[in-house]
Amino acid sequence: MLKIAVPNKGALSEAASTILREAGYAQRTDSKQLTKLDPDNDVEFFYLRPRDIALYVGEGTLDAGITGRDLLLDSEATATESLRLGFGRSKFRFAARPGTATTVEDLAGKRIATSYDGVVARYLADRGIEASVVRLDGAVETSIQLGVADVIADVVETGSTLRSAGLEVFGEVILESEGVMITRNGSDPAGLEIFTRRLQGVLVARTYVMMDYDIRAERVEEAVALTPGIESPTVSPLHREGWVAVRSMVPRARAQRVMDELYDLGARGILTTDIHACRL
Ligand SMILES: Nc1ncnc2c1ncn2[C@@H]1O[C@H](COP(=O)(O)OP(=O)(O)OP(=O)(O)O)[C@@H](O)[C@H]1O
Ligand SMILES: O=P(O)(O)OC[C@H]1O[C@H](OP(=O)(O)OP(=O)(O)O)[C@H](O)[C@@H]1O
Ligand SMILES: [Mg+2]
Repeated sequence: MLKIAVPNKGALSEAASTILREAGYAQRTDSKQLTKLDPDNDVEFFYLRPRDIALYVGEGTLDAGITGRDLLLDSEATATESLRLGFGRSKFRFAARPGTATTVEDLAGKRIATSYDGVVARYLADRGIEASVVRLDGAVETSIQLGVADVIADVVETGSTLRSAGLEVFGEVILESEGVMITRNGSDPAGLEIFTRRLQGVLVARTYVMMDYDIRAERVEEAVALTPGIESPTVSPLHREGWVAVRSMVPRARAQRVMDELYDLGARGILTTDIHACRL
């Protein structure tokens, strides 16, 4: 039985359960549930604090998990990022009141509040900057107003939390984070490959649409150049003389533009449909 860790709350929790559900796994129906058994797929899910997930996976207690890249790096657990999941994107950055600091060198001698003390300490050590790190559990933005810190290092998505605290980012982006699947270094438990392939299938299905169209045979090469697909487009004869039907996967973000260009080439009956799952 494969044992998988899933965030029980916070920014990654819902998106993690959604991708697992789309991959065909049973997920809890009540946010108070601590575990969920999926006997059909031989998997058990454990709903844990996102911060603790890398530890369980690194220790080998659980086979894999979904967490944030920033939390994985902060934990220094012996777990590896094995798949980027594309949700929960954020940047980890320094911020302060305007006028406090403009570059990372200005961090010298400052008090830096953060929930990610591992990431911050390593960042400072790599650059030989001496500063004190104040470890807080959350709501880090308020620490400056309360006089506990001069600078914060925290997760920024839209920036609205920083703005409402009157803070501005400075320096380079410390790290870019997103939800990731993690596994234990060097371990390959039975069933993990299928689990990974299912998640990859959902990611591809989310990124692509299926496009079908009819086009005159003499223009098919130009059309196929617009829709090369992943392997190769399928070209089938049509009953109508001199025409063919083409079927190909197209990146969702480009679909409307590709449809316009195909139409200009003379393609007709251009249809796009969602892909729900795939194995490439
Ligand atoms: N606003 C956000 N947008 C995107 N990702 C976020 C955001 N806030 C947090 N994250 C990401 O979510 C992960 C865990 O943070 P989250 O806030 O969910 O956990 P937590 O702080 O332990 O829980 P909670 O905030 O519920 O107490 C991290 O990987 C972080 O980068
Ligand atoms: O840039 P924004 O879109 O404003 O999002 C970033 C905020 O979201 C998270 O806070 P969360 O709600 O998880 O509270 P926490 O700090 O107590 O964890 C994070 O810690 C930031 O405070
Ligand atoms: Mg949080």
